[in-house]
Parts: sequence; C-alpha cells; structure tokens
Amino acid sequence: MTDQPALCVSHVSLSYGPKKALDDVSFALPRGRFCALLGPNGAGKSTLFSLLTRLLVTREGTIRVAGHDLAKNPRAALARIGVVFQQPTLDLDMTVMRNMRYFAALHGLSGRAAATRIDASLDRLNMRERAGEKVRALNGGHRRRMEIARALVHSPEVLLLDEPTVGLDTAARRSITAHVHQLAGEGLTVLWATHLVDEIDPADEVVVLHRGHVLKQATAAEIAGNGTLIDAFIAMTGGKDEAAA
Ligand SMILES: Nc1ncnc2c1ncn2[C@@H]1O[C@H](COP(=O)(O)OP(=O)(O)OP(=O)(O)O)[C@@H](O)[C@H]1O
Repeated sequence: MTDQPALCVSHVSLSYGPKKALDDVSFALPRGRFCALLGPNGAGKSTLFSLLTRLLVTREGTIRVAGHDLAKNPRAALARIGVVFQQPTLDLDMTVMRNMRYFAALHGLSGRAAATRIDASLDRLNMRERAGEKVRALNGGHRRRMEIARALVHSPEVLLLDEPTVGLDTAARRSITAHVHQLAGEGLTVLWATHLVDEIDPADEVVVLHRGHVLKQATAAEIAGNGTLIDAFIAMTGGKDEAAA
C-alpha cells in the first residue's frame, strides 16, 4: 500500500467534565514500528486507548488507522486494529481454542478461514500446543500470550496493548516484551502503553505522554541522549504520577 502512517492521531482532546485528560495530542506511526506510549499513572494512556478503540468518542481531533478515519469509517478502521486491554478478558473455563474461535466469530471468521487464522496466530505466539488447555490452567504469561494471539486473529495492521505486563513476573514480562518486538519486526505496527522504561529498546519509537500532553516523540536512544531513558523521562515528567500530583 501507500506510505501513509499505520496510525495517525491528530489534535485529539478529551475531557471528563472539567478534567482535561488529553489535550491536543498528535503523533504518527509508520508501519512495522514498535512504539512505546510512555507516561506515568494518570498521563492519559488508557483514555487514548479508549478513543482508539471507540469505547470513547471525541469531536476534537482525528484518528486514522491505515488511512481510514475512525469517526467517518469506524468499521474499516477498527478492522485494522487488534487490542489487548489492561484487564484480561478471557473466559477461564473455555479452552484456548474455544476462546479463539469465539473471538474469530466476532470478526466474521468461521470454518476453514477461522481455523487457518487461529493456527497462524497461536503459532506466532508459540501457543499452538496449548490450544486444548483450559485458560484457567495457564500461567499469567501464557494467558497474556493467548490474548495477544487472539488480538491478531483478524490480521490487524496495528496492535494496541495497554500495560500488558501488569501482574507478570520478570521472566514472563521479558518474554512477552521480546515477542511483541518480534511481531513489529515482522511488519506489525505496535503501540505499547507503559510506565516501565525497561520494556523499551533503544531503537523503539517513544511517545512521552504527561498530563494529557505529548511531551516528545523520538527513538528511546534519542530521548536518552548521553544518559539513560529513565533519567530523561523523570527530567521531563518530574517523576510524578498525575494521580499523586
Ligand atoms: N471516568 C473518568 N472520570 C473522570 N476522570 C477520569 C476518568 N477516567 C480517567 N480520568 C482521569 O483522567 C486522567 C487520565 O487517566 P487515564 O486512566 O487515561 O491515565 P493512564 O495514563 O492510563 O493512567 P493509569 O496508568 O493509572 O491507567 C487522570 O487524571 C484520571 O484521573
């Protein structure tokens, strides 16, 4: 296709009553890029995800997914997005395969087409051999991998993950982070919301969000300069959560 951005957020604002959660947010991501949406608690990350998935709508600004305007053509735009929310949304008493089939059906996939897509998605996350297990039997890391596989079943171009490593141990965090970086290497565009700088590689794109404003967009290495990313992040944000500010 063209060289238009996979995701383009342009002058987006959103208020909860008098509280401005996002204020004139703009950034664009090219295809096949891993981008960290880095911000302390309360920065507006979940609010932005709610807008990107149309759980919330705003009249202020535009969001385009692979060129499709989310407000004017939501079906086309949403069809190109896969989402992993902060809170797990799996049915624990169904097998991995039944969870996948259910989700595929929501995207209008059934029969052979669904089976092919499900196998491919589980393969990408090294989860195919777990297909017959109940989700309840999986550890936290494997549940998250399953959710990522599920988010890929309809072949989206953009994958959104809202703090996907919350509650995982160090080994599982590292494995999930590496896996998703690999997906970006294969051409997927990834927006990964986090407040943890150790999940970010030097070559990754970073959008620093603070109190509803984009403070910077650059690679992690550029933001770190001669120091570390964590020092640069604290210098920009004051190291304070919005909730505590
Ligand atoms: N429903 C709501 N009503 C009022 N204010 C809200 C609501 N949801 C979020 N906020 C406020 O909007 C701001 C942004 O919140 P948001 O949850 O988007 O931030 P976040 O970066 O995702 O934080 P966290 O990492 O804690 O989830 C915060 O100040 C929050 O208190």
